[in-house]
Formats: sequence, C-alpha cells, structure tokens
Amino acid sequence: VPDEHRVLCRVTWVLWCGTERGNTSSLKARSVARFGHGAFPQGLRQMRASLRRADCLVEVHDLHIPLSGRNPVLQEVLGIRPHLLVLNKMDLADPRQQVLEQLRQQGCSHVVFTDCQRDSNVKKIVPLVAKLVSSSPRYHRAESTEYSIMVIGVPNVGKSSLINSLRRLHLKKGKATAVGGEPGVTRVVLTRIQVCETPLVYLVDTPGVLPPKLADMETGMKLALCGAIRDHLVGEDIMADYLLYVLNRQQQFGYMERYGLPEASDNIRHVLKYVAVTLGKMQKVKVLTGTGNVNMMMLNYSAAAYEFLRAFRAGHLGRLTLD
Ligand SMILES: Nc1nc2c(ncn2[C@@H]2O[C@H](COP(=O)(O)OP(=O)(O)OP(=O)(O)O)[C@@H](O)[C@H]2O)c(=O)[nH]1
Repeated sequence: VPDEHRVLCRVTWVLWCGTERGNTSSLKARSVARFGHGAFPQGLRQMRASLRRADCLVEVHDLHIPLSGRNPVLQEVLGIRPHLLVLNKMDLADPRQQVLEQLRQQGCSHVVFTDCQRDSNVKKIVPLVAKLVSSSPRYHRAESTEYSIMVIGVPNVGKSSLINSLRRLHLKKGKATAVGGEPGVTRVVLTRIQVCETPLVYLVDTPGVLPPKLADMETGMKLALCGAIRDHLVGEDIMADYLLYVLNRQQQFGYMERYGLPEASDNIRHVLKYVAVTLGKMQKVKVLTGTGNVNMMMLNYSAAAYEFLRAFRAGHLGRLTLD
C-alpha cells in the first residue's frame, strides 16, 4: 500500500472511532472528534433558534481550504438568508483563481478575503452586509433599522477574531469574544455583540460545527491541519506526514531551507530528524544495559512533528492552499 494511502486509512479510522484508542462506546468522545468540543448537537440547536432573528449569515472559512470542509448542514440553512462567505487567514494562503469560480458555482457569489489579525479587508464586511440585507426581504423585521448577523463556520477558522476585528475597526473597542489556536474555544452561542454604530450592527458568535460526515479522508486531514479537529485525535505524526506530502506535491520546498535539508524528501522521519536537530528537540531516554541503566539523549520526533505543524500554521513553510 502506498504511504499516503496508509496515512489516509489511519485518519479515516481515527475519525470514525472518535479517539485514538478506538473507544467506540463513548458517544461523547465520538461527537467531540467529529464536531468539536461542545459544538454539536446542542450548539446547532441553539444556532437554529437564533437564526430566526438573523438578517444575514456570515460564514467564515479558512482560506487554506476554501472548498473543503464547509458544513453542508449549515449550507442547507444558508439557503434562506443573504449569505456572505469570508475566507479568512489570507496572510497564510494563496488560493488559485479557479477556486473563486468553483465557489461561484456552489452558489457563493459574495466572497471577501480577510486577515483578521491585521484587520485587512474587514472594513468591507459591514457595507456589504448592509447592501445584501437591504436588497432582500426582512419580513417581520422590515421596520427595524438594526442589522443582526450570525457568524458561522467550522472550528478555528477565525470567527471570534473576525468579531473582535470588526469591533476594533468600527467601535475602537477591545476583545468581546475569546480567541484561541485550538478548536472549540467558543462553546456556547453568545449573546449579541455590537460591532458597529452606524448602521447599528449586532453579531452572534457561534461554536464551530464540523460536518456530521466528512466527504473523504483528505478532507479530514485538511481540516485537521487547519486546526478544526484536535491534533491528538488524528496524531501529529500522521498530520506531519500528510503536510509533507502536500508540500512536495505543490512544490513548496521552503522546509528544506528552514530545516537545512540538502534536498527535498518524501520520508517524514528523515525530515523530522532535521527539524528536531535544527530546533534542538531532544529527549532523555532510559536504556537498560547489562551493567545498569543509562540515560541517553535521543531526537524527539513527536515534538518535531508538532513544531512542523506549528510552522505551517504560522505561515513559515510558505503560503499554501490545501485545496
Ligand atoms: N494568521 C492568521 N491567524 C488568524 C487569523 N484569524 C484568526 N487567526 C488565528 O486562528 C486561531 C483561531 O481563531 P478564533 O477566532 O479563536 O477561531 P474560531 O473560529 O472562533 O474558533 P472556535 O471558537 O474554535 O470555533 C487563533 O489562533 C487566531 O489567532 C488570520 O486572519 N490570520
């Protein structure tokens, strides 16, 4: 079996069983693996209830994966409201031109690319939302002058960062909602947060919700690389292997210079050796010998895999779009 197939098989198995130990009896563990902590089904139920009061849906997704992993359950719901797709983390990814075309074919005609850490393009959102809402029926809310927006998306794509960025730009106010590098930071559907004075705009942050069933194994891997699924559920070593496969396939060889490799390699253990040496990732290992125990320093491959993933997520391995 080719290496990448073995990697993908293990990922599917892990996603299926929910935990690395294959504890299939634990429904909670399975739902955490598939949907993120505390996000489903209670989160989805709460979102549905709040949806009645929303004038517009702002779907935030990671520009690393503009096509993969968008939640079809959410897309079903999207049909009834004006919809804006925000592709965030544009500082880290470089989408191909066809991606926009494919998104248009999927019915996403309003797309904004943002970097919520540097507030790039975030100013475009409120005017666009105002235009979309005013050109669509608001039924019982027709008289109201305020806009209510629901922010949705899979875990860790930057929904809370977007809300904080909007508040910084329009209200000169600080954080209203917690941000974190791990999926599942936002656990409950929060009360409305004001993000703009004129027009009066309120947002509702929601917990990240993953699709109930992932389309294929690669989608699962891509979501894991983007931090939508907790690393330990898939395994850092497997994720690092898939990342190396994608980097080589897209001829992004920045890792060679960063970690001092003389040439490109598709052997993850070989690459992680260089990562561990460059970053000094060593561990003490007790070796049993005939004359007593000896402590030896060995390369720490797990720590190296973790650092390799972190480098990708921080954009140090190049601007990469996984789709
Ligand atoms: N480089 C970069 N990082 C970003 C950007 N937006 C958000 N992040 C980072 O992405 C991580 C997740 O951001 P959050 O705003 O917590 O994402 P979320 O979608 O609210 O996450 P959940 O609460 O898990 O659903 C954090 O480490 C942010 O700092 C961006 O535009 N560029």
